[in-house]
Formats: sequence, C-alpha cells, structure tokens
Amino acid sequence: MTLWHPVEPTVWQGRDDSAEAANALRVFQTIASPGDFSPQQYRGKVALLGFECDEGVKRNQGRAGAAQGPDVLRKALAGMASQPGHGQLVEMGNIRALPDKLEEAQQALHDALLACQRSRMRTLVFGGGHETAFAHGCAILDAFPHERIGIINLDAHLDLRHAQRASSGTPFRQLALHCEAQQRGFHYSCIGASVAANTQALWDEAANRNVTVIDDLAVLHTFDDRVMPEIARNIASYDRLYLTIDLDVLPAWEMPAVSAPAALGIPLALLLRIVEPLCRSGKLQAVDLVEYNPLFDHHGAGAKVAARLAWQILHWWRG
Ligand SMILES: N=CN[C@@H](CCC(=O)O)C(=O)O
Ligand SMILES: [Mn+2]
Ligand SMILES: [Mn+2]
Repeated sequence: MTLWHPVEPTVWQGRDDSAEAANALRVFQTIASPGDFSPQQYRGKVALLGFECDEGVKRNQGRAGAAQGPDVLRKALAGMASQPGHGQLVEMGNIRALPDKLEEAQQALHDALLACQRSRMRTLVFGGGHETAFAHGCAILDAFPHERIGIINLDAHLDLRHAQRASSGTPFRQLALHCEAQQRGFHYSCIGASVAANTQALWDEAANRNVTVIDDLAVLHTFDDRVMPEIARNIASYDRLYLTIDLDVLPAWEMPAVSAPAALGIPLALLLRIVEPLCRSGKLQAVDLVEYNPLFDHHGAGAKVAARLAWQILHWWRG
C-alpha cells in the first residue's frame, strides 16, 4: 500500500492533566497509535484514517486545500476530553493522493478500509473532498456483499454528477453504478441539499435513482415530521448504515472552511439530533467527515465544529 503514511507524532498532542487524576485524560492520551497498518489486532474498535486528497475538489472546480484537512482535524480532536470508552479509537494513518492520481488514491483508500472492515473494525475517515465517499462506500458494499446498506449523506449537495472523470461531485452516482454492477439496491438518502445549490439536472438524477432527499428548508421547518422518521426508516430497513457528512451542510457561520460554504445550512445542534440515533442504532458501520479545508478556516473555529461532531460520533458510537 504505497500511498499509506503514518501520522507524525506531533499530531496527537495536547494539554496534559494526568497529574491531577488518573482519569483526567484527553483523546491524544487514549487513542491507540500502532504506527503501522495492523487492523487485524483491533477487532471491534474504530479505525481512524485520513484521506489527503485535493484532486476531487480540483476536478470539481472547487477550492483546493482539503488534503491538509485530516491532520488539522486530528489536532482539534486531540485535546478534547477522553471519556470512558473512547479508547476504542485506533489511529490507522493517512492515504496520500499523488497529483492527478485520484482513482489510484481512491483504490488505496478502499483497500485500506476494506481490510479494516474485514477485521471487524468500524471505520471513521477524515477527508479529503467528497470523492472520499466513493472509496468508503465501495469498501462497505464490498465488505458486506449480501447485506442491504443504507447510505445517509448530510450535505448541501446531491453529488450525483454525471461527468467525464470522477470528482468530489460524482461519488453517489458512482456508488449507484457500483450497486448496479453488483445487482443490488442503491439506498441513498441525502439530507440538507439546497435547491439553490443543485441544478435541475441533479434533482432529476436523484428522482430517477429513487433517492430520498430532504432539502435544507424542509430540515429546518419540518424536522420532527420529515427528518426523524427518515432516520428511523433507515435504521429499520437496512442491515448496516454508512453515514457520510459533507461539512458544507453546516451554515457558513459555523463552517467557513469548505470549498462551497452554505448560506443557510443545518446548524451543528440540529445535525447532532440526526447523528445520535444513527450512532446508537447498532447498525452504523462507517462514518466520514469530508470537505474540511483549513486554508479557509477562521482561527480554527471550523476545525472545532468538525472535531466536536467527530467527538460526539465517537462518544455515541461506543460498542
Ligand atoms: N462535493 C461537492 N460538491 C458540490 C460543489 C458545488 C460548488 O462548488 O459550488 C457540487 O458538485 O455540487
Ligand atoms: Mn457539499
Ligand atoms: Mn458533498
């Protein structure tokens, strides 16, 4: 796996309160960091992988910088309090894309995630752009070939583009084609999509592929009537769930650090109401946080928001 790199030791650092009490710990002190890629030793735990990739966003005419996202998000998570059960997190390193080599990088990420899933780990990925989801989604589908997989995307965009080349705008159409090739259902729900940010061609593609979409205004105005039942339906209907969170689903005032910030967006507090039942369902197999771009952050505020989201996922996802 030549694109794989270990994470620098300087990344997992933070304030050390351990002299105060044995349980005064932060995430950097409880994460397991084997320093190599060895998922077989960590059955039942959560593998953290980073995808250092700008190529998907570049091909999608976006603002580059997401390749630097994984380590910045790790640093923001490192100093948060480690509660009982957080020791389930295992550092599994980064896949680093080479310039213009998107497909090779996606293949390497897929292979690493498939190895983790086959070792019965759950997987948490920090992107990279949303091209991360093609690799992660395929890994889950390939790890569980006889199961029904529900894909839930929290995103301002449908990401169903039909383009000459793969990009951060194409992952769910690619996953639909992957499901077709495997003669299995494509079960995709997109929550938070903006009517103002997706062309009619994309809404038509969503309708043709029977995608369940709850747009941003519907999320904000009819949360209990529309969103919570859709989450419950996913939990009841599928064997396993894959949750992918494009951080541009958040409003620009909470998350400026993305390629395409949202004017309206779904605030963190409301997003957490969606995420909690999924994490507690016992069916959540994989999660990613994508599109974080530190070059556009404001004093690290976006990193804090993303890290809190990751922290809550870790907290509610305790096995
Ligand atoms: N993953 C990203 N997707 C958006 C980007 C939109 C934009 O750059 O304005 C999309 O392709 O629709
Ligand atoms: Mn998006
Ligand atoms: Mn997206």
